[in-house]
Amino acid sequence: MLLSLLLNEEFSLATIFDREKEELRRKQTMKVLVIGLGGVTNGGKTTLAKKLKKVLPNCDIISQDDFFKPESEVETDERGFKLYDVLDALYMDDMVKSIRNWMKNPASSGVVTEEPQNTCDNLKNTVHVYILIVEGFLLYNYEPLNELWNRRYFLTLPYEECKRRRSTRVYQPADTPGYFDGHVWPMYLKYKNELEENASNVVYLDGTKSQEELLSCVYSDIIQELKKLREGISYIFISQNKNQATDMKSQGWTSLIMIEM
Ligand SMILES: Nc1ncnc2c1ncn2[C@@H]1O[C@H](COP(=O)(O)OP(=O)(O)O)[C@@H](O)[C@H]1O
Ligand SMILES: O=C(O)c1ccc[n+]([C@@H]2O[C@H](COP(=O)([O-])O)[C@@H](O)[C@H]2O)c1
Repeated sequence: MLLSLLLNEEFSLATIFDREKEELRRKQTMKVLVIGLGGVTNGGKTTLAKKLKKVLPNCDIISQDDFFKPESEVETDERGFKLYDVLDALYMDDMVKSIRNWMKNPASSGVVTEEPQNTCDNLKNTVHVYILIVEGFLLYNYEPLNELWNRRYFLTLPYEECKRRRSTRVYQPADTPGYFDGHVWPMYLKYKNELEENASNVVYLDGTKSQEELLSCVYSDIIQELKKLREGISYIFISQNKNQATDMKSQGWTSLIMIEM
């Protein structure tokens, strides 16, 4: 089969190598940064994510709120409270799939391609970095997600401020009397304790700070992450010609693959 493909003029070796080269180049020049923006209900996650999207290049948002199960599938406890603030109330597997799909093909998500950031002068080899912000109140207590984060933030609020903000918001279904104290806040404390015990590399943010201050702090931090990502990029050049390959190395390509034919 392979032999017949190779003998067929339309599938010449050159064509196959061209495709391989293009695919390799595409992978080499596309990087993704997955940012978790977790934290307490009404901590300002959605607000901050939307502001970041406006100022960061090639940025998309996935919201955990879009993965809540319908009311009929959410359990009710003996007090009559719908148990929305637990992992079981969410389609977490679907959320992981959405993130992984985005990671496989971020360029298809409709974001505009940024200006070339890292160009090897003679070859105009552009590195595209795509950023995904995942925002939600229960991000870090679900193991399959934990290997995906490049950076994690966690917004906190004191009890009084959280209760005040929550009381101004209408969910569907609306909070019933005693719901915040009886379910929402205790679940928040439980998951936050779990996180503090298990994870060290989380950046905690004080949600009572102004929106501008929070934006500026997280923005600068992400820019640092982008720099690190770009500095780690290497270049592979595939050639059949030794002299040409040596020349390419002197132009900044860090790896060479020689093909003998
Ligand atoms: N830094 C902030 N300071 C004061 N209020 C804020 C701040 N960020 C967001 N808010 C307000 O808090 C409420 C909840 O914000 P939202 O972004 O929807 O929170 P979350 O997505 O964490 O539930 C909204 O009324 C929003 O305007
Ligand atoms: O979106 C829903 O279907 C939904 C229905 C009922 C309640 N919620 C609440 O949504 C909260 C999490 O979202 P957020 O934006 O407040 O972080 C959580 O505390 C739930 O109690 C969400």
